[in-house]
Amino acid sequence: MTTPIIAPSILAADFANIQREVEMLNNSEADWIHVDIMDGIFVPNISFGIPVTQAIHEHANKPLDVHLMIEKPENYVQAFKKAGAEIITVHYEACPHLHRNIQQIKDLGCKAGVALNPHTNVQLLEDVIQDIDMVCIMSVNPGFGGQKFIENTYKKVRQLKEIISDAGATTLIEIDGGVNQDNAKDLLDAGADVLVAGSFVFSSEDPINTISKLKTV
Ligand SMILES: O=C(CO)[C@H](O)[C@H](O)COP(=O)(O)O
Ligand SMILES: [Co+2]
Repeated sequence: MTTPIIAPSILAADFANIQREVEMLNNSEADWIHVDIMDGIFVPNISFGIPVTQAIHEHANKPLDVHLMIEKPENYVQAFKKAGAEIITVHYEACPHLHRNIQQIKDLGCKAGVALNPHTNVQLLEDVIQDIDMVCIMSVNPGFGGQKFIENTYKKVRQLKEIISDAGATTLIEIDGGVNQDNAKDLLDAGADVLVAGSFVFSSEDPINTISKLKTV
């Protein structure tokens, strides 16, 4: 087990003080900042979009890991790259032409991720696993922060780890939703590389310390 990449989700931050929240993450052991984009169509909630991502980027000294929970992501990836995204993740369920979407993201010079809803089998990524930098396994149904972790995630992580190693690929496994101190170690033992944590970090009394604890769990 190697040291995990920790990506706090800004969705759970205080939006009225976004600069202060980003500066807090700059001063923490967070590796990336996870930016959740929701369109109200692919998921039943709207978060924020390109100008807010740009504002986060202007204050951040860490890579932005942009999670697009939107339909037709191909229409927006260029704008998110321009707004500062380094990693762009699209949903398998939103992409009938997934291979093309992945190439588009990579051609822009970004790392490409694919997210899977809780009901989507990891085997569906076998034919693109060599092409992607990261798989984001959703451990809640996308659309809201603060939901309960789905236990079936561990099985998916183990299955995906095997697919990645059989392919000789270096794809990272990210876990997104309901991550906390109680499930982090088991997720890393199962093969996860990146932990996204929103409410667990931002609703804690000392977010910097909470991030450090996740980093060394
Ligand atoms: O993509 C997401 C929701 O769709 C968020 O990244 C995720 O929910 C993280 O928040 P929390 O740690 O509060 O569950
Ligand atoms: Co997310």
